[in-house]
Parts: sequence; structure tokens; C-alpha cells
Amino acid sequence: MPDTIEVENLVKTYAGTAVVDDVTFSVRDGEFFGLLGPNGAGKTTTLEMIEGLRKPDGGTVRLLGEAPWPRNPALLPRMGVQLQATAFFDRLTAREQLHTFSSLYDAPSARVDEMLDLVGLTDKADTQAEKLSGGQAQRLSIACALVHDPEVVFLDEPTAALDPQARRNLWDLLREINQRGKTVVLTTHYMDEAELLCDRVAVIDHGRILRIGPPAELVRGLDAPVRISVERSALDASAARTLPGVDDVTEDASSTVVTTRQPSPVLAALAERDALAGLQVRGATLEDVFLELTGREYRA
Ligand SMILES: Nc1ncnc2c1ncn2[C@@H]1O[C@H](COP(=O)(O)OP(=O)(O)OP(=O)(O)O)[C@@H](O)[C@H]1O
Repeated sequence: MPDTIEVENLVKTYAGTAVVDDVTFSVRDGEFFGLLGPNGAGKTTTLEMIEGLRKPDGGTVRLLGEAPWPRNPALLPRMGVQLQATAFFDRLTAREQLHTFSSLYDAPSARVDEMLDLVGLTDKADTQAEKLSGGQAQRLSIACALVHDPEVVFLDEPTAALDPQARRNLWDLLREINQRGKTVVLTTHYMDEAELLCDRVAVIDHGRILRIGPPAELVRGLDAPVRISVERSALDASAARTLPGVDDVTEDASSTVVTTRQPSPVLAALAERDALAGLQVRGATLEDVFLELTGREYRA
């Protein structure tokens, strides 16, 4: 069986500049895959070429074994697309929006209530889409992308501009969708989101893939230091400097923070001294991966 998505040497050029520059990757059936990068990195352009909404200037795309461009009607019922700017039909309620989408695809109308329930909008079914909150509107647009039961779902920055609680709720929903067997492809500029949700991520900058793999593996590949902090009353900075394997020590009003590439002996020594009060261990994140790959801080 071919991979759900196969992208090879994909190129898109605007005014002589390649905004997608020789991009190659594949997405397996059932995978939760993320395109991660700052604004303007080329994520949306890549996604839209896979969806068959933009014409590539070079390279090939296979989606579910078929070419999405020129517009391929056989693929439409098999894919769900949530665009970055959500457009709803004027003055229709949430339920009516979903009915309209489901009838376009001849989907059974029972799916409408099922989708409202899935995205937690049953009590907003009779509310006009323009009166929904940002998070509710995002969830409705995801329901619209799913109502015809596609095999693969594309989500372009689904949590952009949401407050932290709404983002968390949406993460639960996206996980649920993936657990129901859908292949999910997400673009995001949130590192934490990619790290939490994705089986694999492609880190993109200036139209090129810098690294691709499971988030934990990318982070492990860094050999970055670990920061261990404990309450200052349990261990002060001068005592911390005597621990084995310590690279650096800092302290603030309440904590002593040890930086080390050998966390095991440091943690063992802290336990031996009964100095584990307030223990926090922070490893590297995808943010550090981006910094190492580009030499600059990640600014979404
Ligand atoms: N139709 C277009 N004409 C000219 N330039 C374009 C066009 N569409 C996108 N671009 C440029 O291509 C680059 C990549 O844009 P793209 O929207 O793919 O980035 P992105 O990673 O999705 O960023 P964002 O998170 O801001 O959506 C940007 O510099 C953008 O200005």
C-alpha cells in the first residue's frame, strides 16, 4: 500500500523566489503529521499543493495514490480540508452549515448531529456561525471538514488566535479524530502543539525542510543540557556546585537551577542529600531544535 501522502522535490516559486524549495516527505496511513515553522515558512503553500488547490512549479504529489492536480474529483470525498481563513455560509446556523456540507457529499444526515456532538457544539446547533466564539467557529469548521467521513484531514493552523483553554480543548478533539483512524496533517507555528500532538513533524523554514522525525527523537538528537531546579532552601548554589556532573548553577529568590548533560548522577546526588523539594526537570524542546538548526530564536 502506498503512503497516504507522497511529496517529492516539491517547488513553488513566486516572483523568482522559491517559497517551497525542493520539499520531500511522506505521511503514512493513520499518522498525525505536522508541518511546523514560523510565519511565511511555506506551510500553507505546501499544504495547498497537496490538497490540489495550488499548482506546483516542480516536483510531484500523490495523495491516496492519486495526483491531486489538476483538480481530481475522485479525491474530494476522501479528503477533509480546513482552511486557515474559515468561511461559512451567510446566516446559517451551525447545524445548517453542516447539513449544507453533508449534502454536497451525499453524506447521511445523521452525521450532522454526530459531528456536532464530536466537536462539542450540540448546544450551539441553532446558533448562527457568525455568533460563535473563535474556538467554537474553529470546531465547527473542523466538523465541516469531517462530515463526509474522509480518510485524510488537513488542518491549517487550527488553533491560531485561540486562548489557552480553547487550544487545549481543540487538542483533545484533534487527538480523538486521529484515534478514530483518520490521517491528520496539521500546520502550526506552535512548537508545543507539534510536540504534543504529532507522531512526526517536518520543521520548515524558508521553504525548506530542516529536519523531519518524531518530536522526541529530534529533541534527543540535540545533546542539549537538562535544567534541574529545586527549592533554594533544600540546596543553595554553593552546595549545588559540588554535585557531580554539574555544568552551571544559577539561583533566583526561590530556586537553585543546575544545568547538566548528565542528569542521572545529579539526581542521584540530590536524592542522597534529601534535596529534592520542589524538583523540576526540564529537557530540551523543539524550540531548541529550531535554534540549533537555524542559529536563531524561534519567532512564530
Ligand atoms: N499567491 C501568492 N503570491 C505571492 N507570494 C505568496 C503567495 N502565497 C504565498 N506567498 C508567499 O509565500 C511565502 C510562504 O507563505 P505561506 O502562506 O505558505 O507560509 P506559511 O508558513 O503558511 O505562513 P503562515 O503561518 O503565516 O500562514 C510567504 O512569503 C508568502 O508571502
